[in-house]
Amino acid sequence: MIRTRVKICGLTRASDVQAAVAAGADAVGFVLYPPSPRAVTAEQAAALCKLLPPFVTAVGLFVDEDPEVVAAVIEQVPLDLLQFHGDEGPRDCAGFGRRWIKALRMRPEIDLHAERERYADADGLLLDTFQPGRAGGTGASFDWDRVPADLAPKIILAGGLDAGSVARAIEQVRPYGVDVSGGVEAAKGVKDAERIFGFMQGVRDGDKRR
Ligand SMILES: O=C(O)c1ccccc1NCC(=O)[C@H](O)[C@H](O)COP(=O)(O)O
Repeated sequence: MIRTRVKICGLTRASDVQAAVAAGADAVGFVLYPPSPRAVTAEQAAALCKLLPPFVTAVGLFVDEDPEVVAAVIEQVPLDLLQFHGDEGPRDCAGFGRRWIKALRMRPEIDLHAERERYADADGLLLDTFQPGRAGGTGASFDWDRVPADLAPKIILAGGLDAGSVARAIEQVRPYGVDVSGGVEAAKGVKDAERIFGFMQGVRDGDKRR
């Protein structure tokens, strides 16, 4: 049976990292974008990374950040993967010698096949909801019918997922992975362990149907 991989994003607390690991998340995301209510500093992210066992991927998330800042964070935080969530071009993303994924916000006019070609060197493409003026973490979903079936194996599906919707999303899209932030929270940046475990159960239910 194919297992959909899971990233829990926007973690700010040690107890939430421990809950995500205990629930079986494959990756945890740290938002290094100060305007976000889920933002952590490099120091905080470094401390949270220390809680991760060897097979859980630490993802650092940036939005149109100054390359010198990204480089400084990489020096301080043992990130396994970089997630670029702004308008970064492929050369901006590849310039750090680390594995990286590109978030694509699902603008009405987006051409996903063209974007796949543009970001051909990405280790994954994360499809997220587009809301004008919002970089991400909207808590809203987009029309999953917009995800071309031939792209799905490289796609991490994000945007408004929660325990009640993730199984249906997996069954419909059959993505490589899913990503969630708001749908497992009690408040912005404060995850709820029960919702995390419920989300992971929803993923397992979806995998039975994909
Ligand atoms: O989570 C944020 O606050 C955020 C802010 C700015 C850029 C990106 C952000 N999050 C990136 C993620 O990968 C989220 O998990 C993704 O946008 C989905 O969020 P949600 O719809 O709340 O599940």
